[in-house]
Amino acid sequence: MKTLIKNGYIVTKDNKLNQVDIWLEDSKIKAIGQLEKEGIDFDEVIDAKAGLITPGLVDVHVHFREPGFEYKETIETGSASAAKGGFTTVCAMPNLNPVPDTKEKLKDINERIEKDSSVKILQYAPITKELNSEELVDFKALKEEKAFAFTNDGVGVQTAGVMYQAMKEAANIDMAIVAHTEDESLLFGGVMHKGEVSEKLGLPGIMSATESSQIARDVLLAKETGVHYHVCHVSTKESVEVIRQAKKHGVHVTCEVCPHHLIMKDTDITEDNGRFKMNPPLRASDDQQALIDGLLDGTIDCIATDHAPHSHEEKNQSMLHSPFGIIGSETAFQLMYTHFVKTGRFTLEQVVNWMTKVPSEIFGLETGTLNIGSQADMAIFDLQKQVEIPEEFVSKSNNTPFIGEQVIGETIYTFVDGKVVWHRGE
Ligand SMILES: NC(=O)N[C@@H](CC(=O)O)C(=O)O
Ligand SMILES: [Zn+2]
Ligand SMILES: [Zn+2]
Repeated sequence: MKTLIKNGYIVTKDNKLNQVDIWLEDSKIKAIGQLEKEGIDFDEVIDAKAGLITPGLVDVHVHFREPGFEYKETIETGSASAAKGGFTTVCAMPNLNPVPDTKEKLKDINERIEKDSSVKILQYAPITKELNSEELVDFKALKEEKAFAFTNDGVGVQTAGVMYQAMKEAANIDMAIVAHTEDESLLFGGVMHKGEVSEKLGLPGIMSATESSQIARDVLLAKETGVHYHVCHVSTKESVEVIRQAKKHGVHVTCEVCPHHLIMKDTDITEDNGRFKMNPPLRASDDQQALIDGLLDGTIDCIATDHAPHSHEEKNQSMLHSPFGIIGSETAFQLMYTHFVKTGRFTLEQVVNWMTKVPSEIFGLETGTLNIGSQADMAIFDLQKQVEIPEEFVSKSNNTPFIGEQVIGETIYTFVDGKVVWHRGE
């Protein structure tokens, strides 16, 4: 089957927009250029409507809740939500029930993925059994069952000794340790960033050191073990500085930042409502600036959503009782485009790279670029039309503080292996 995508634009290395057509054949990209006028006989022609064609977005941090919490999300709805956002490869966290801490349990998830997913899902395995910082999993066995990397996301690894052993095991088999960094002994029941706003709302605060002190511990252990250590959802200026220094000292450390931490800060929390509650919390404006600077100077490698669906009942209550987490797959690109590209703070090329090429490179994935001969994983975005973030999502959940915001950058098409997995209704 020969498909022509005509009338699209790609962003070049020097941030220019180039009009191109793309020829897809047998799930791969066959050619990129001025193809429409060549008189080739295509089976199908798709009009990109002068939209931006990017490599399929890559998200190394999502929660799809299956098995165990299917009322929040499933592999089917989570992958459809990712497809709507332009994502073609997503890496799913293991805070599930049961936790995929054995080969059998991981195999069960991989079979569900095979059956139900519309995008490529790479499943993480946990670092410890039941995510409880005690007994390590069998790293080799889980690697054999296609674990993407090892992480206890949702909780930090609480003891240095366990983290050290885990890093040694992972380094031995050339796999990454991906860390949600949170020292629970420094949590003191906090539900939002500790500062003036938490005081005003009378809510217990989470200090920045709860996150950054564990990163400091871990980069030293990563140096000791030589492991690839990736930090999830970096949120504080101290974390950025620790990672910057670690990189200078040759530690193999990479990290991600979430759109919500780049866009919002604790002063945007106008009331005690669970929709503003996520882990790590929205921080102060100097933290936000440090995250932006960190991306620009390469300390922060990539953007990931931490798509964390929860039900309306769970989120529609005080921050004291609501679970942590907001969804992100369907809004990530348009929020980044609207807040940073339209305002001239990041170039389009930077944002696209941080959501495609860089996450692929740091984890050695063969995705994230539009190359002739590579699998046709792509997205097309409408950069002209302004839309309002709706209350209804393709995701089962709608827990995001961005509902009602006007954004630009709607997904027109998403392709996985040359097949349309999302198409905007006209
Ligand atoms: N980010 C969150 O606030 N919540 C995540 C867990 C996590 O990413 O730490 C979840 O699983 O709901
Ligand atoms: Zn986390
Ligand atoms: Zn997470």
